[in-house]
Amino acid sequence: MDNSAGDHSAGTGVVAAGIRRSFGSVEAVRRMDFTAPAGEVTALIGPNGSGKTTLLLILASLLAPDAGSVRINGYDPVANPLEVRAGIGWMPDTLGTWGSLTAREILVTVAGLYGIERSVAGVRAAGLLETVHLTDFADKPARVFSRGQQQRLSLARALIHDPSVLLLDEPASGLDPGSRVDLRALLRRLADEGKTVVVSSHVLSELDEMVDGAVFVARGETVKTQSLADAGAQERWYSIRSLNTGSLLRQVDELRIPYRQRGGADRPEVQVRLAGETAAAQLLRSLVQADVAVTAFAPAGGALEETYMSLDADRR
Ligand SMILES: Nc1ncnc2c1ncn2[C@@H]1O[C@H](COP(=O)(O)OP(=O)(O)OP(=O)(O)O)[C@@H](O)[C@H]1O
Repeated sequence: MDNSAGDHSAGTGVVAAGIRRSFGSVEAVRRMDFTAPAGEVTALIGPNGSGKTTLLLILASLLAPDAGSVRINGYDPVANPLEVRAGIGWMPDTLGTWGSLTAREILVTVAGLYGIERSVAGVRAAGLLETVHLTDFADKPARVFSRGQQQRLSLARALIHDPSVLLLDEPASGLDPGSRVDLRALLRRLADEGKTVVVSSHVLSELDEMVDGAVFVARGETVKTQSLADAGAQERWYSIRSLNTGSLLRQVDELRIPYRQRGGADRPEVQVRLAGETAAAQLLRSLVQADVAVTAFAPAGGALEETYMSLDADRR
């Protein structure tokens, strides 16, 4: 098979294997494998300096790997950078832009670089400014934009040529809560339309509600790949509150379920370690049957956070 021949319409997503990249003596990416299927939102998660931005730059064809193979909708970014760039929307963690141009001018100019006709570009720019709630700022120069407004303009810029693959580096950073909710909904919609969405972030609780799968990296290596369906089934802490903590503790003890106590005297909380959602449902049923007055029962943290912390614990 000729791997250099790709097809944007097929939308086969992103596949990277055995990626390595050093900067002098710094091995930014030592061994990373990464897959993001079309029609899904895939998170790239890892601590500061773990190599996320370096990997995203490689996927975006902006940096060549020292070793390994990358396919974006079937195209190799090193051999076919033009085809790859035509199909990719790239949102860097900070927007480098022309401060004296207005938001609308920036979008129309970038559209021109992608060969989009001016009249079409104007319509697309207006639509995207509306999508990211910047219509009121459309004709203001980018240099007066706040960090969050810049992020939203950067997102609109990444979408101007209707790419089939979106690579977003920390897109929620600097966004206010309302804009974060909008971003989540937008990325979900784009994935549902069949696009491949890759998002790196530190805000794990937000990713939980948005992503279909996650790739965890640390020290330049892929350490785990997880689908959100797996995440729900994993062993994790659940937090329980009751009108009578004493009877809750007696019941948990009787069932021989490992637990720990959290919260202060005024808001006591019992956390139990459970094998997954089925075990959680069973425990809740037995507590109610035993007349324990349960007022709250939920996972103690997000599924991705749980995985992240367990990987972090393994490292120590
Ligand atoms: N151009 C460069 N020259 C030298 N070292 C670099 C360069 N780019 C990245 N690095 C180093 O490579 C490592 C990985 O950096 P990278 O920016 O990919 O991490 P990251 O996971 O995106 O981090 P963060 O979460 O802080 O954004 C870091 O140790 C960084 O200092």
